[in-house]
Amino acid sequence: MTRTPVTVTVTGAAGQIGYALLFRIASGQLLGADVPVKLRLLEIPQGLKAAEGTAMELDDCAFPLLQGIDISDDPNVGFDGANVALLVGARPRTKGMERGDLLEANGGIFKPQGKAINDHAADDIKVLVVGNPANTNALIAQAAAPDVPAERFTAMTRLDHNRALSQLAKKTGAPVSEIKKLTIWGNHSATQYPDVFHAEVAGKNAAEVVSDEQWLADTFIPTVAKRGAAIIEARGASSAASAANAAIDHVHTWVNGTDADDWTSAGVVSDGSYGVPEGLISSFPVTAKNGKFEIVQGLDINEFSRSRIDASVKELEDEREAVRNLGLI
Ligand SMILES: NC(=O)C1=CN([C@@H]2O[C@H](COP(=O)(O)OP(=O)(O)OC[C@H]3O[C@@H](n4cnc5c(N)ncnc54)[C@H](O)[C@@H]3O)[C@@H](O)[C@H]2O)C=CC1
Ligand SMILES: O=C([O-])CC(=O)C(=O)O
Repeated sequence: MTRTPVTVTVTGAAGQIGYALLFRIASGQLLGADVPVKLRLLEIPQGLKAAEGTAMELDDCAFPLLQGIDISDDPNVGFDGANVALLVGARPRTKGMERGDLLEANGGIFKPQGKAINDHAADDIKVLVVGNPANTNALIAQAAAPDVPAERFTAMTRLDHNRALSQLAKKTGAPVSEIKKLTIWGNHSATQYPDVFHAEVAGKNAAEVVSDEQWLADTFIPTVAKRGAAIIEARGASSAASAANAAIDHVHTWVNGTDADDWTSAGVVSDGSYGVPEGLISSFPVTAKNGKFEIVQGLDINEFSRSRIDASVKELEDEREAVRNLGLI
């Protein structure tokens, strides 16, 4: 193997998503079956021992592509030379915590991590934020990394996208592979808007195939938007394998591109498209080419969609205002 290894940093490596993610990265599913990887696991001190255990298991898999594992609790070490950073570790909301407290606690994680990425990551660094609230955590990290192009910071809405694909496939009876051009707009939260108006089912307009606005409003949208809570209710723990799978999909698409007849969804820095204020990290329909996401332009937004996009974007603006008032950006 002659290719230079790609360094992938995973934060929250000892958590449940980390455990579902690391083995897939090491096996080549993140970047490709011919791309050697070096893993850097970043944890807090209490998580280091468990991360070491995971590293032992990674060793025991004898993955041919895995060229080394480093473990650290220091972001300056953990992001050193990173080409890809998956920011999974975050402070979960605990009892009695207000949204402002949650944003502040996560600011204490994502601001120093953004600075460490700014100072130590490789020039081609690509960042995916998974830890919630993902969009605003990504904004905090991005603001702390002025030397890194803003577009390299993204937030994960691919799980929402995949959930929407699956729900639409069930409703229409079409296989997932026949569904194209779905979009998740806005925040990775209950206000997100899964949009089928430009989607296609086996080449036909999805909204026309479904032809049931009530199902869209009362079943499809809430099922997708509240799926995370439904998984927690059923499993007693939040989505882990499906979240790891979506993180793999997001980065794989970013690096390897989208198909010519399709797009995907990702939280990316707004350039003002579709009335989303510039600088917010909001989910959009995106294509990927040559290692860059681009927002799909020129879609007609009907009234049904407009009010839902605006509501989710308003929530993102409120979050931005809150972290600005806390001095986090
Ligand atoms: N964007 C999305 O679609 C989804 C996001 N999530 C979010 O992903 C995050 C992780 O979820 P799980 O793995 O299930 O949680 P978990 O609690 O099992 O693991 C989190 C890990 O992060 C570590 N950690 C905390 N602070 C850290 C820091 N400053 N640096 C490095 N590591 C740190 C913890 O020690 C822990 O091992 C949560 O915020 C969750 O809400 C989960 C599912 C989907
Ligand atoms: O709600 C959570 O904590 C997990 C999450 O983001 C999801 O499953 O979409």
